[in-house]
Amino acid sequence: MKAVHIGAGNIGRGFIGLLLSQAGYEVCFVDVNEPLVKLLQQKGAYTVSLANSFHDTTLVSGVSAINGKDLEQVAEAIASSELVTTAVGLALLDTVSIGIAKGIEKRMSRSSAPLQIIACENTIDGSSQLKDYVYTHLSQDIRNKANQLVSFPNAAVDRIVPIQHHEDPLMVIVEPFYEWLVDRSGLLPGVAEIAGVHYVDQLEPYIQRKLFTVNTGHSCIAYLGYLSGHDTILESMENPAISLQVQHILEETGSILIRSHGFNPEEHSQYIRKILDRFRNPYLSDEVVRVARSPIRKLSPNDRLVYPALQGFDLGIEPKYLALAMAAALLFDYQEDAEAVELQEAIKSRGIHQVAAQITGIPEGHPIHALIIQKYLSLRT
Ligand SMILES: NC(=O)c1ccc[n+]([C@@H]2O[C@H](COP(=O)([O-])OP(=O)(O)OC[C@H]3O[C@@H](n4cnc5c(N)ncnc54)[C@H](O)[C@@H]3O)[C@@H](O)[C@H]2O)c1
Ligand SMILES: O=P(O)(O)OC[C@@H](O)[C@@H](O)[C@H](O)[C@H](O)CO
Repeated sequence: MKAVHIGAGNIGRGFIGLLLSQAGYEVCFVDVNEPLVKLLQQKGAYTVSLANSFHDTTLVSGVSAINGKDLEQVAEAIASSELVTTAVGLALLDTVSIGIAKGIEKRMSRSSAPLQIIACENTIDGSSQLKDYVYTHLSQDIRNKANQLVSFPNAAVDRIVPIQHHEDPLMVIVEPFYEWLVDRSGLLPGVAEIAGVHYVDQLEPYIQRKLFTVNTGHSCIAYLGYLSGHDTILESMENPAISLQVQHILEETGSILIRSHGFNPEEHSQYIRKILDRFRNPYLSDEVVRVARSPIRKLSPNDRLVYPALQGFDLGIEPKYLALAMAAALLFDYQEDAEAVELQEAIKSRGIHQVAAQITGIPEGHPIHALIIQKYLSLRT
C-alpha cells in the first residue's frame, strides 16, 4: 500500500507519517522545504520520540520524499497510491490542490481503483474544502469519474507536536496522546479503512469537541500567555490566573458542546481534565507563538473562538471567556507572524471596532462584539 503525505512538517512526520507507516503504507512525503526533502531522500527514515519519562523512540523507515514544486512527480506519486493526506495549514490547501488534481487525472487515465484523500488540518470540513479546490482544476468528465472513485472524508487529528529544535533536523518529539478520526459517511465503496484511524459515522460532534476544547483552550493559553510575557504553554499554565481562565473557557465551550451535541456532562469533564493535563506535560516545550500563530485565521467565523461563541449566544450562554480570548488574540503583535503584523496594522489604521467586526464576522452592535471590545480595552490597559 502506498500513501502520499503532503506537508512533512511537525504533525506530518510526527503523527501522520508515523501512523501510516505503522499501518503498513509506504509513505512518500511531499514538501516545498528543499533541505528537508533532500534529507528525507538521503536518509529514507527519521525518528519520533515520545514526550514522556521514557522518551520511547520509534524509527520510521522506508519513506521517500518529493519536492512539492515538481508537480509532475507529485502527480506520478499520487497516480500510484491509494491514499493522499495533507498537513500543510488551511491557507495552503488551495496551493496543494493543483498537484492533487494532476495526480487524479493521471490515475484515472490508467485505472479505476479508488483513492482516499484526507486533509488533516485544524478546521471543520477540511477534506470537503480541499475537494472544492481540487475540482476547480478538473474537467467535468474527470469530476464525474472522481465522484465515483475518489473519497474526501473529513477528519479530526489530535496530537500536540511543537516546533522542533534538534541536532537531527528530521527528529520529532511528540506528546504520547493521539487521535485521528475520519468520517465514514464520506467513504465511497471499495475504500480501505486505515489501521489505527478511528472511523466514526458522524464526525461533526467530534471535530467540534476537539476544536472547541483542545484548540480553544490552547489558543486562550497562548494569547493570554503571550500578553503576560510567557514563552511556553507549560509556563503559561503555571500562571494561576491563566490556568483559571482556561478552566473557565473550557467550562463555557463544554456547556455549549453538551447542549449542542448531547455529550455526557461527566464524560466531558473527564475529557477537559485530560486535555488540561496534556497542556501541563513537563516533557513538552511548546512555544506560545506557535500555538497563537495566524490570529486572523483563529479569529475567523468558522474557527475555535467565534464559532462556539455564536453557538453559545444562540443557546442563551454568554460567551464571556471566549470574548476574553478573542480580545487577547486581537492584541497579539508578534512581529514574526505575518497575520499578527497585518492585524495590528489594520487596527492602527481602521480602529478596533471595525477590524474586530470584519475579522470575526460579528457585526458592530452585536452583544458579543461589545463584549470583545470591553475585554480588549481592559486587557490593553
Ligand atoms: N502541530 C500540531 O500540534 C498539529 C496538530 C494537529 C493538526 N495540526 C495541523 O496540521 C497542519 C500543519 O501543522 P504543523 O504544525 O505540522 O506545521 P508545519 O509548519 O510544521 O508543517 C507544514 C509543512 O507544510 C510544508 N508546506 C508548505 N507549503 C507546502 C506546499 N505547497 N506543498 C507541500 N508542503 C508544503 C512546510 O514546508 C512544512 O514542512 C496545520 O493545519 C495544523 O493546524 C497541527
Ligand atoms: O495548528 P493551529 O495553528 O491550528 O493551532 C495551534 C495548536 O493549537 C494546534 O496545532 C494543536 O497543537 C493541535 O491541534 C493539537 O491536536
